[in-house]
Amino acid sequence: MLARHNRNDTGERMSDVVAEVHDLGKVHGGGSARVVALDGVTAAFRKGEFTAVMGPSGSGKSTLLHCLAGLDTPTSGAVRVGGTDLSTLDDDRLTRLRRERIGFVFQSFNLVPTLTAWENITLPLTMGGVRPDRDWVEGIVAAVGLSDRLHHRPAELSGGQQQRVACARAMATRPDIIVADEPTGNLDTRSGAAVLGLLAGCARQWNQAVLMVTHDPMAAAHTDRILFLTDGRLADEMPAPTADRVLDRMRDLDPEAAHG
Ligand SMILES: Nc1ncnc2c1ncn2[C@@H]1O[C@H](COP(=O)(O)OP(=O)(O)OP(=O)(O)O)[C@@H](O)[C@H]1O
Repeated sequence: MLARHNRNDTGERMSDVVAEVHDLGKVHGGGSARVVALDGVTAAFRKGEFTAVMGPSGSGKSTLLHCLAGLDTPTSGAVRVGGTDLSTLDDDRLTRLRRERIGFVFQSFNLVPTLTAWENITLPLTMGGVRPDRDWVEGIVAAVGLSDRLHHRPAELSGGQQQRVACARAMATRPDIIVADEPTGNLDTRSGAAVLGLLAGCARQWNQAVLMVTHDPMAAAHTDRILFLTDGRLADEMPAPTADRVLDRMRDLDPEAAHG
């Protein structure tokens, strides 16, 4: 475990850090197909903080999120979640850590089509052999506004409702960190705003760390800070973002896209 009240080089309180990457590198492929996706990224993610990761296409955003969440293996550097270095875990322990400590929300919802909304939400618990804490799960269901949809299967739900089921599933185990890869990418503005409100609530009400990859300056404006990646490196960090400032920064980082 990270020591309570220990302070790192910059003096911040390490006790609030729930996940961190240190000098992270990731190379995909080899020979002429070799791609450096991440090149020395260091960042910490704290309780109660909603962080966006932005940057041009191919800058390494999804790779960062996947390495942090133990879905991909770094080539160099370290990933720690709850103080545990992921490289020290065998497959079983890594699977358990992912299930218990990390919640996932993907652009394409990734719900099990044959299960009802309730069964999808409680799946991380039932797979871990844990009986759902009914009060907690019902509280989540009420927060995401799905109480009257619990017996529906994903095909009987709108995209926005499916993503809210996915958010509730991500929250079911009370994870330390929720990672979301373009969670509003397939949603209309209204449904997207509802999902962003839920993710912000995870940070502000439930004190979880939330990390979201997005291309959308409006979505990023819901967060507490933005990490900007270019060419696999951390190019900038913006606290308390607004959509206008994000747009300006993105134009600076990716002038081609701005003119394209
Ligand atoms: N499995 C893989 N095999 C080979 N190259 C990969 C693989 N995954 C990602 N890459 C490459 O690594 C680089 C970073 O990809 P990544 O998906 O992390 O970027 P991104 O910033 O999330 O992009 P986008 O905004 O387009 O989703 C890209 O050049 C990509 O083509």
